[in-house]
Amino acid sequence: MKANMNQHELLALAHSAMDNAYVPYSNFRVGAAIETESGEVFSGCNVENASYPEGTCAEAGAISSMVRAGESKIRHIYVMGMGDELVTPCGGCRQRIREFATAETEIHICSPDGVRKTFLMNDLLPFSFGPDNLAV
Ligand SMILES: O=c1ccn([C@H]2C[C@H](O)[C@@H](CO)O2)c(=O)[nH]1
Ligand SMILES: [Zn+2]
Repeated sequence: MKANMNQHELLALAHSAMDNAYVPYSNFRVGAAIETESGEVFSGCNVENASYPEGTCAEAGAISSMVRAGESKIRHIYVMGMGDELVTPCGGCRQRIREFATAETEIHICSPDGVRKTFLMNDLLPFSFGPDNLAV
């Protein structure tokens, strides 16, 4: 995927991912865009399923695309929802992001108008369990 986008372009990417979300059951569209430490960019959308628990979140799709490209350090992740409420990542996605986060990773919660609030990983998942805990 293209590298070195500015914030405006990253927001547009999250928006276009959100537009392609497959959400026949919730009708709740989410898009995510990741910029890695090396400047590569990836995106994902939520993909629901007739067997409801098999649906996947936008963040999971973007992370899968990032890992497929051989990248593993998230610098910024933009998560965009459509409504008035802030769409902060679900508990499962906080842990998914944590796997590829550093102390500097910024999680930007967005509406189609832009960034509404920015968190650090430790704000969303304090006292987290991560790869270092398995390094014995
Ligand atoms: O951060 C979030 C929160 C929810 N969803 C999706 C899951 C489901 O398809 C829909 C409603 O929960 O939104 C995401 O993709 N990311
Ligand atoms: Zn999630």
